[in-house]
Amino acid sequence: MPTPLSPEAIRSAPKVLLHDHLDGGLRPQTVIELAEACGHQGLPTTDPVALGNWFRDNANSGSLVRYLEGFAHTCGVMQDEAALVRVASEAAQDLAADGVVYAEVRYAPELFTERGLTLEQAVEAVQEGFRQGEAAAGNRIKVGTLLCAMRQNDGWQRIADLVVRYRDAGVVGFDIAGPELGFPATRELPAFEYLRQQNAHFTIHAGEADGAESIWRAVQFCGAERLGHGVRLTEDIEGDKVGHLAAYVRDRRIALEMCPTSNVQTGAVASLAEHPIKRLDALGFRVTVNTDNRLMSDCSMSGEFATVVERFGFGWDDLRRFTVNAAKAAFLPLDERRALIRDVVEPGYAALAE
Ligand SMILES: O=c1[nH]cnc2c1ncn2[C@@H]1O[C@H](CO)[C@@H](O)[C@H]1O
Ligand SMILES: [Zn+2]
Repeated sequence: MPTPLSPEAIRSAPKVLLHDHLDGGLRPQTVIELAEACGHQGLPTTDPVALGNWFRDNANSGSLVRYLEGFAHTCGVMQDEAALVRVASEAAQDLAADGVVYAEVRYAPELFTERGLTLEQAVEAVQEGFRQGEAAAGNRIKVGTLLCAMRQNDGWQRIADLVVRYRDAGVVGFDIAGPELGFPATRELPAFEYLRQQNAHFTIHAGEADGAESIWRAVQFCGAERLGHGVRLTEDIEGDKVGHLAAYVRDRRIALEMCPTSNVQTGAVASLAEHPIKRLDALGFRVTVNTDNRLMSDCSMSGEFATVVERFGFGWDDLRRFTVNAAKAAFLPLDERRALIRDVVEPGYAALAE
């Protein structure tokens, strides 16, 4: 008899998370304590429950640009090494407690330099925090880091340089984040050419606040190996007729890092019911399920799984497939991806589904 798909059973299942923002996943209580310690002004409230609700309501705007405004308060308290170590350590522990066995957590180092930290100090503090959190966590977890450049800012090459410099210290790849519309990924194409020449990995947020053309730029000009969200790839699909771009994405096994709750909040999809995850999965795309911002979306990895189970009727076999998809698309060496699937993911789901 399969184990019922209860929230506790989903939490116990081994999960792989590819798209989670460090500055979008703080505990509300931590935001309050760090704001107090560093003198960050303007938090809307100092009650943790009310603050959590404020972040969620603010993010529920239907617009990516409005959604991103809440990050002023999280980045505002992440401006010294002690704060970065704490936030990273808590993120690793919270993900482990939720049954995430491997996570790639991303952030933009340039957002942590307002009070004098260098980019290198920011990266090293976050790495220290992840190592501490992995060691302190009750369950086994491994955290890899993705460094983001911000689409609206210049200087992507500096961040690409950091990815290469810290590749043997746990930084596994690069991304661009921030407002998509009006800031094409091709704006600083040489950064991506450099990363490819360095044999480095990258994903790109695309197809969230802009359409298929943005995905086309990310894939065919920049060379993205995965797509953050990618929901608007559906503009290139009619029924089961898959256009040339979508066919390329599917044929090359370019993973779609879908974030159901966030995608509704930012207006990338009109409603959960209209989210294309089930359709794209059925068409054979490499679909994965992710959190994006656990604070702003008031969500967790097991909660996102429960949400799509409830909405679309997915079962254990589907959750296993999403997890294997994520493990295959992880920016880890092949032997580690194989071991993760063979030793952790497959036995975990087999025990739940039998
Ligand atoms: O869904 C998203 N789309 C685009 N950018 C995002 C999203 N979520 C967060 N960020 C942006 O990424 C930065 C680095 O972590 C965050 O500060 C936020 O501005
Ligand atoms: Zn994101």
